[in-house]
Amino acid sequence: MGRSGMNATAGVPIFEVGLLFLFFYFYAPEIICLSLTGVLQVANRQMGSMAFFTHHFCRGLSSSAVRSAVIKHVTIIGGGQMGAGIAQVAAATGHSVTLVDTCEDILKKAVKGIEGSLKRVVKKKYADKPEAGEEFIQKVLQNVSTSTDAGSAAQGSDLVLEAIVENLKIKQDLFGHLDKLAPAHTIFASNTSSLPISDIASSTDRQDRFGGLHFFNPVPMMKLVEVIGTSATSQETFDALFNFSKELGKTPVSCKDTPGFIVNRLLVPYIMEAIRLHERGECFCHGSKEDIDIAMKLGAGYPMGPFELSDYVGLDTMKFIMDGWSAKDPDNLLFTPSELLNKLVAEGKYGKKTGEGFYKYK
Ligand SMILES: C[C@H](O)CC(=O)SCCNC(=O)CCNC(=O)[C@H](O)C(C)(C)COP(=O)(O)OP(=O)(O)OC[C@H]1O[C@@H](n2cnc3c(N)ncnc32)[C@H](O)[C@@H]1OP(=O)(O)O
Ligand SMILES: NC(=O)c1ccc[n+]([C@@H]2O[C@H](COP(=O)([O-])OP(=O)(O)OC[C@H]3O[C@@H](n4cnc5c(N)ncnc54)[C@H](O)[C@@H]3O)[C@@H](O)[C@H]2O)c1
Repeated sequence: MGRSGMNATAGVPIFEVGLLFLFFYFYAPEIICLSLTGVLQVANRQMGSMAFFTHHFCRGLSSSAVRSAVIKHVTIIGGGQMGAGIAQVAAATGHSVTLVDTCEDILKKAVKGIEGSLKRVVKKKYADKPEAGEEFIQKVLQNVSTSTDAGSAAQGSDLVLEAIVENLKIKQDLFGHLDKLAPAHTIFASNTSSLPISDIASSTDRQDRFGGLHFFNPVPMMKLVEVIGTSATSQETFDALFNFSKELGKTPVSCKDTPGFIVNRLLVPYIMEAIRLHERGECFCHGSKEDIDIAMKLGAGYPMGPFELSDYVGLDTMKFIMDGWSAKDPDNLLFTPSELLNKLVAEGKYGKKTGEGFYKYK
C-alpha cells in the first residue's frame, strides 16, 4: 500500500486527500467551507435538518480564516516620535515596513532615531554578544524602507497605520486619498490619541477595514496597545489588528471608540489638572512644577511627573487633544483649556522634541 495509504476497498488515496484537506484548512479555509457547505447541503436535503451543524461548522472554519489574516507589509505614515517607534517594533518583529513622511530630512532623522533606540535595546539584550547585537540592528534596519509617496507605499501594504499630526481634517484627507490607491484587502488604522476613529474612517469606503491602534510613547518600551473597533469595523479587521499588536510583543486591550479610549481619558485630565494647579499656584508645594513632578513620582509611583510627561508626549499634541475635547464638550471642567499650555505652544515650545517646553533640554 505504501505511503499513499490507498484505501483498498474504496480505492481512495487517503493520504493525499488528507494532505489536500490540511492544506486548504490552513491556507484557504473558505474553499473548504464552500465545498463542505455544498456537500452538507446535499446531505441536508437527504437527511433532514443539518442546517445547524452546517452553519456552526462553517463558522468555525471561517474563524480560522480570520486567524490566518496575516499582516506582513506595513506602511506607517508619519515618521515622528510615534511613527518611528512603531516602525522600529514592527521591523524588529519581522515585518517589512515602509515609513512615510513629507520630506527626506525627517525620514533620515527618523531612521537615525530608530538606530539609536535599537542600540539601547541591544545594549541590554545582547550585553554579552555585541556582534550578534550589531547583526540584529542591521537586520531590523533592512526591514525598514522610507518614502515620501504615501500612495505608492500603500499599494503593497496589508496595513496602513497613520501617526501624523493630531488633526481630523488632515487625517481624513490622507485616508480619503489612500482609499483610492490601496488594494481592497488593505486595513487602515489610526494611532490617534483623542479623535473618534469613526470620524477619521468616514472619509473612506472601507469602514469595515478601519480601526484604531493606539501605541504609547516610547513605543519600544511601553507594552500596551489599545485596539479600537468602531460599529462598522468587521470582526476580521479587529482580530487582525489585535493579533498584529501581539506579534509586536505588546499587550493589546480592546477599547470602544470613545474620546481618549481608556488611558488618555484618565491620563490627560490628570495632566491638565496638574498644569492648572501650577497656574493657580495654590497647592501646598507652592505650585512649582518641579515639586508637583517630584510629588507624583515619589508619592504616586509614576515614572515621570505630569510636566515631564507632557514635554515627552509633546505640548502641541496635548493642546490638539484639549482643543478637540473642549470644543465638543465645553461645559466639562476636566477639559478647561490652560493659558500656560497655549502660550508655550504659541511660542513653538513643544517639549523635548523642540528642546523646550515646561523644561529646557540640551
Ligand atoms: C498621549 C498619547 O496618546 C499616549 C501616551 O503615549 S501617554 C505617555 C505614556 N508614556 C509614559 O507614561 C512614559 C513614562 N515614562 C517611563 O515609563 C520611563 O520614564 C521611560 C521608559 C520613558 C524611561 O525610563 P527611565 O528609567 O526614566 O529612563 P532611562 O534610564 O533613560 O530608561 C530606562 C530604560 O528604558 C530604555 N529606553 C528608554 N527609552 C527608550 C527608547 N526610546 N528606545 C529604547 N529603549 C529606551 C533605556 O535604554 C533604559 O534601559 P536600561 O534600563 O536597560 O538602561
Ligand atoms: N506623542 C505621543 O506621546 C503620542 C502617543 C500616542 C499617540 N500619539 C498620536 O500619534 C500621532 C503622531 O504623534 P507624534 O507625537 O509622533 O507627532 P510628531 O509631531 O512627532 O510626528 C508627526 C509626523 O507626521 C508628519 N506628517 C504630518 N502630516 C503628514 C502627512 N500628511 N503625511 C505624512 N507625514 C505627515 C510630520 O512631518 C511629523 O514627522 C498623533 O495623532 C498623536 O496624537 C502621540
